[in-house]
Amino acid sequence: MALSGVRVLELAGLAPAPLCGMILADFGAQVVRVDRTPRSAVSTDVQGRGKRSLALDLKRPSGAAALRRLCRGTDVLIEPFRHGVMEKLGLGPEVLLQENPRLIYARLTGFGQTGKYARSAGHDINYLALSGVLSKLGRKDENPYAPLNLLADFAGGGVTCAMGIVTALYERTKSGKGQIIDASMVEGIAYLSSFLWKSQNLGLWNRPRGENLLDSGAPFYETYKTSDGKFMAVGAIEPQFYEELIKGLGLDSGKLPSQLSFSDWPEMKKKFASIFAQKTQAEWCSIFDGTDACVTPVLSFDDVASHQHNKERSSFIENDQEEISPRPAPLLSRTPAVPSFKRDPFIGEHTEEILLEYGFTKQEITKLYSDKVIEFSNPKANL
Ligand SMILES: C[C@H](CCC[C@@H](C)[C@H]1CC[C@H]2[C@@H]3[C@H](O)C[C@@H]4C[C@H](O)CC[C@]4(C)[C@H]3C[C@H](O)[C@]12C)C(=O)SCCNC(=O)CCNC(=O)[C@H](O)C(C)(C)COP(=O)(O)OP(=O)(O)OC[C@H]1O[C@@H](n2cnc3c(N)ncnc32)[C@H](O)[C@@H]1OP(=O)(O)O
Repeated sequence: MALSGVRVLELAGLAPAPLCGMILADFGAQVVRVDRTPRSAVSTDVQGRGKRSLALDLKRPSGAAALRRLCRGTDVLIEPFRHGVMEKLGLGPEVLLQENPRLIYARLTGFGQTGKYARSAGHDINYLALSGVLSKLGRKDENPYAPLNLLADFAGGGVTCAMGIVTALYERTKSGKGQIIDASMVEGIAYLSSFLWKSQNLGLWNRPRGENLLDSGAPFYETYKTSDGKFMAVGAIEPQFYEELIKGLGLDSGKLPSQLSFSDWPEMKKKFASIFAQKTQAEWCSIFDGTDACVTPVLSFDDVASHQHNKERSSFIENDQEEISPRPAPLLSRTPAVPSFKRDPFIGEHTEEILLEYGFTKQEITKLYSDKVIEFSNPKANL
């Protein structure tokens, strides 16, 4: 796999850092999740695929010293705390990079390492708000609306940080040097929205929220309810595709206002909605599948893996526990990701084997254990 041989330490965090670690593990890196001890409960990390768990108390000097030692033998550290936490533990980048100049120290936070909010708590919706992007999301006359925690946590956070890590790993092949990655989710999501900034001059966003081309203003870029309570997604932007949409709906374009007549959009939406409401989702699929009308079913999580297209590409996978989840993307032709099919690790499940691998002796491990700095988990006890 593309990242085989790359050693990663991921300090356990909430949603974004676990995704970042899972992406690296899916593409072959050896990812160790450093969990807290004493173990409060089961792990809340549902993105532990392909990782192993080491339970280590970083608040104890010998625990922090153990992490320093682990960092001397690793390529990447993913750190998900707000600014100042690692410094307080004596584990800031100056210390760790001095001990291992090849280390890539990835700091994945909401607000970044500097600036007014650097030490403030926050979550996806706050980062999205500060990036400016949240102001663009939502329907007409409604409050801005965050699409789950997909944008800041995962796109602007986990994925962007993974890109930073892979870029730094590549650069290190030339310089031999590591570096610090300051991955702010506010900036990650702002960067992802470059298209919105750059397309302002095209007049795409001149109207209030929810009245523009791609923000649910246009009748041809919308979702519509079907007679069985499901939905169809319509994305017929280009005139030739719009024409196919009109045909599939049984309308005559000669008798309709022009596609880009903004003032007619609300009425056209009502017309399309009443037509879509007359057939089931399956009936609309049989009309639109195989056309260029850009009309697709809105699939539920129950239906998505068995949809013919997704099945043909094996886009979803099932692990040993019969849990279905998306296959890693993108597909690399020679060295594709090979996701683990095993269950996620229990906290502390691999503590001993990891420490041995990183050069700790049995005696050192016993001492850390008796001092309650590390913890082991017996998988059978968790079943
Ligand atoms: C919208 C999302 C958030 C979604 C989260 C949900 C997925 C989950 C939230 C609640 C979960 C549920 C809940 O737990 C109850 C159930 C539990 C059950 O087990 C499972 C089911 C549950 C229903 C469970 C289900 C789900 O998991 C939940 C629903 C986001 O936006 S996530 C993005 C958040 N932002 C960031 O990551 C940006 C950077 N980080 C931060 O800004 C802060 O970390 C944050 C997130 C604000 C949290 O602040 P906090 O004060 O808590 O932490 P920090 O200031 O960063 O400091 C960390 C402290 O911990 C110490 N520490 C760390 N590691 C260790 C260690 N190994 N040993 C010892 N100590 C450690 C560290 O030293 C810091 O200590 P101090 O505070 O003393 O300095």
